[in-house]
Amino acid sequence: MEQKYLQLLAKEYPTIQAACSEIVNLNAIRQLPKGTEYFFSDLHGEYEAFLHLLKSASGVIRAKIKQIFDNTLSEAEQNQLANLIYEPESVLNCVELFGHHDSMEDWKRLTIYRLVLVCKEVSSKYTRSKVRKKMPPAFAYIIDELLHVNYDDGNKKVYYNEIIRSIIEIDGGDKFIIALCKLIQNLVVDNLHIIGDIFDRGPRADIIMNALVSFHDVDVQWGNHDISWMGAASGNRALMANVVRMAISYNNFDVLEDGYGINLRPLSAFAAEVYREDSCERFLPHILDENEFDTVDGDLAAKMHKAMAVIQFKLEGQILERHPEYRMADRSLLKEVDFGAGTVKVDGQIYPMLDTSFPTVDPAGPLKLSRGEEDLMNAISASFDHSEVLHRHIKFLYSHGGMYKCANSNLLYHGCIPMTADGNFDTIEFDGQKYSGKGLLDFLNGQVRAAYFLPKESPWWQDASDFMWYLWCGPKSPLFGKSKLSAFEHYFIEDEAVHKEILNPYYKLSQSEEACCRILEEFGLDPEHSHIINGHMPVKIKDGESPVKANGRLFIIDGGISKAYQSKTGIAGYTLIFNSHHLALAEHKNYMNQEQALRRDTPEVKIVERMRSRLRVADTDIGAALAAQIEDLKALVAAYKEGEIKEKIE
Ligand SMILES: O=P(O)(O)OC[C@H]1O[C@](O)(COP(=O)(O)O)[C@@H](O)[C@@H]1O
Ligand SMILES: [Mn+2]
Repeated sequence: MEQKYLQLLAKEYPTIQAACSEIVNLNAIRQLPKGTEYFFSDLHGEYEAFLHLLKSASGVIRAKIKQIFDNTLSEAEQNQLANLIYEPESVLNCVELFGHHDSMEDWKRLTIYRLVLVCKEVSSKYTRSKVRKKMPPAFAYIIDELLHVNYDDGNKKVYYNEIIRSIIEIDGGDKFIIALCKLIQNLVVDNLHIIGDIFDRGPRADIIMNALVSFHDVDVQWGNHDISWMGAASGNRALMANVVRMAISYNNFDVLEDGYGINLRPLSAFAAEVYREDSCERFLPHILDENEFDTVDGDLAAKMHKAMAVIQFKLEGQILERHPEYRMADRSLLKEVDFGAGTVKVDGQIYPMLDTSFPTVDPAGPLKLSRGEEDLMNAISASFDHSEVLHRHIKFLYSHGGMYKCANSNLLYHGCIPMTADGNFDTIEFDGQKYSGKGLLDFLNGQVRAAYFLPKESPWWQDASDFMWYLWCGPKSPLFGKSKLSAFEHYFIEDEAVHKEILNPYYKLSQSEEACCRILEEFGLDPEHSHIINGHMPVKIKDGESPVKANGRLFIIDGGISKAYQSKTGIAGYTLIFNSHHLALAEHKNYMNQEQALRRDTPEVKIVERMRSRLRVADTDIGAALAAQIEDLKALVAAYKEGEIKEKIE
């Protein structure tokens, strides 16, 4: 086996010389400082805020500019340079329109010079070859030259001035400026981790997904909302109803129609007809964002919302009939409604209902879809099936995602590791086999993949697809972590006590360092130097809550990028930044207008842990992989020397 492997390796490194220079190269890379990782969670469709955080590296680019130019540029000039880096195309357009044309060339020359300085700073910790690979090929040679120039060397000065002059002469220099800005953006964020919940509540998750798909290095830990979309795309109709219902409830028509091409015409026709006498006032959407392309009036939206909710409750009831093993029969609430009395029984208690109009429900068989509902779901299901963009995004979530990830001594997952009140890992049983802790998450990874990739004719597909719904809202789902999802209660019952969703014991237990250490060990990480990073629970800063828990072992970074949650948290989200020096939390402020938006670039940055010495690539997962490659190459050199493998000298 080893001989075979070495033979293969010999194809890439045909001589001792070639293998040895790669060893030198890999050793050198291991000595470089570790790249900077960025962690975000709970983006919830807020594409404007997220794209800005990504382009500005959550304030890090602005901070670098300050560091380089504080003595030479005014605050306003520093802001302008930062804005140019974030939005080069639109800033250049404004400059062309409003700038003084006779001084334009000077402005561009100066700008290129400043951008090169920023680029030098942000590329300093990478190898020349890594930086070069990130450059657009057309400009790679020139940028490389400019980055490595000593501007005090008089001999070269003329040469470099000439390069810049001719760049500007050829096409005005715009393309070059744009290339430099994008390179800076790209270099500042080495990897991106998204700890779940890209979808729902905010306007355009599809735009966020497009940005992630084209990002150079990103992984996603699935959140309950992502799973719900993945399940919908896999063909689960209850989840299709769920995502459509949630989108309508936040007035997010654009993501459905313009983003994913889900045709809502059958739904609007159905709802307008079936609920024409019903004001559906419990179903008026929250309006946080206006739709650009598809504006639907509030009354009709409420009818569509209710139509979808009723279908969802029926389809969920059907899943529960198929799966007594979920032990959620009490969640089939349509079956608990007394349609004559207008009441519903929840947890053994009878409550009056706030809305008793159910024109499509047959009290004798409340879970059965009416003929119209059946036709409607056929149409919606065809839209989900046929959406090319949706499937591109979902496949990306599969290829770049998972239930959890261990990355450089951090354990990332969205919700929780299900636990029992006495502090043990809770178990879920499948086919007589019990799973808990890491084993459970590994097993679920396979189930999630089965739901999408098994053909629908497979005898296992239905169960796998139903299980996606369990992961969305089941009491032992690591993505959900709550006793129940009380959407039904919110719509129909006034008494708030029955709305309460009880958190999995994990959330209390994980406040203690001891429990976090146990979880880290379960996942094979050294508890002394590792952290857990979660999303899912909005951290209510304004009530004095902290995102740093368990003596610094656990970070919960759902700070409310989602507008719907900013009034709860009091801020507009967190970015966790892990560079070679420290782990830091950038706390973003709410911004309501353009002027305030500028302040997004100066988040409050709190260093939460300083590294004892500067971390190098050698200290990371990639460093470990490089060390293994070095060992392999050494074995190859030995095989060459001992004549086991012959060098191929041309
Ligand atoms: O506030 P909304 O959007 O109506 O949704 C409330 C529901 O969302 C949930 O919080 C789940 O969403 P999160 O994963 O974003 O917390 C449920 O627990 C809750 O019932
Ligand atoms: Mn969540």
